[in-house]
Amino acid sequence: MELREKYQIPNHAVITIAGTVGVGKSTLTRALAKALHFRASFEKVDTNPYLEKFYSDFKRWSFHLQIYFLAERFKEQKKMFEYGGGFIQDRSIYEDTGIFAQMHYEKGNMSAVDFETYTNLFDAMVMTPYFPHPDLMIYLEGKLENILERIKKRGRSMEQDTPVEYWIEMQRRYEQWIDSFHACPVLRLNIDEYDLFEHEDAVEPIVERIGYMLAQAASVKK
Ligand SMILES: Nc1ncnc2c1ncn2[C@@H]1O[C@H](COP(=O)(O)OP(=O)(O)O)[C@@H](O)[C@H]1O
Ligand SMILES: Nc1ncnc2c1ncn2[C@H]1C[C@H](O)[C@@H](COP(=O)(O)O)O1
Repeated sequence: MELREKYQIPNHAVITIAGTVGVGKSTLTRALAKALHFRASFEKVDTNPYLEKFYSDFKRWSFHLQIYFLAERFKEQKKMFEYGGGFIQDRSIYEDTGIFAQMHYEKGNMSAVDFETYTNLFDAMVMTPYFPHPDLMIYLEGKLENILERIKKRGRSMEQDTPVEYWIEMQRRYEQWIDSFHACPVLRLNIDEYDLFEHEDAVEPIVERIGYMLAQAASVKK
């Protein structure tokens, strides 16, 4: 029997995957999309015209990059709901503002005026009753040393050249942010508890937990 049927995952579900850089979002997105026969919505890193520039000069490019990411993610969001769901999304729109924009503003890389402009735009686009939230967020967490190892292994040069303090601070912010995130139900997964590389069937217990959480969320809504 197909995993989607076995664990009664609605075929219109939209599941977003959150977590710090390198934690394993894209890998899990691929595995879940394959297991559930869902479409995948990925962050496009290679074609992003600001990302490398941003890593070499945060102050100069923070605002541009945030506006770019906001537009890209909003388009993806729209696409997912136009298709009628059935998507796994690699990183949520909420992390752009709750983690990245906030962090770069507080570190002085974005001016107060630019941050306000960005926040106003985000609120006008996202925090409206018309904006459909995902059915579930999977939040990936793990030990810093494992995450740093993964960033290193992936080898994007702009990330290798970034001081380790940046990743430490980001992880700390993620831990605080997720505790107060309530826009949709959250399934927390520790990356030490599954290994999709060594065991392809490691995806099944994750699908089972997704099914359980979606059913719970549906019964609360009734
Ligand atoms: N379970 C795992 N075990 C070992 N390495 C992993 C695992 N999951 C992901 N990786 C590796 O870690 C790196 C970052 O993973 P990725 O999925 O790209 O993270 P993210 O999308 O969160 O930035 C990649 O090189 C990937 O192959
Ligand atoms: N909103 C963002 N601001 C700054 N940097 C961002 C934002 N969203 C993603 N990024 C960066 C972080 C990574 O270098 C790449 C891709 O993220 P990943 O977690 O590896 O999928 O983009």
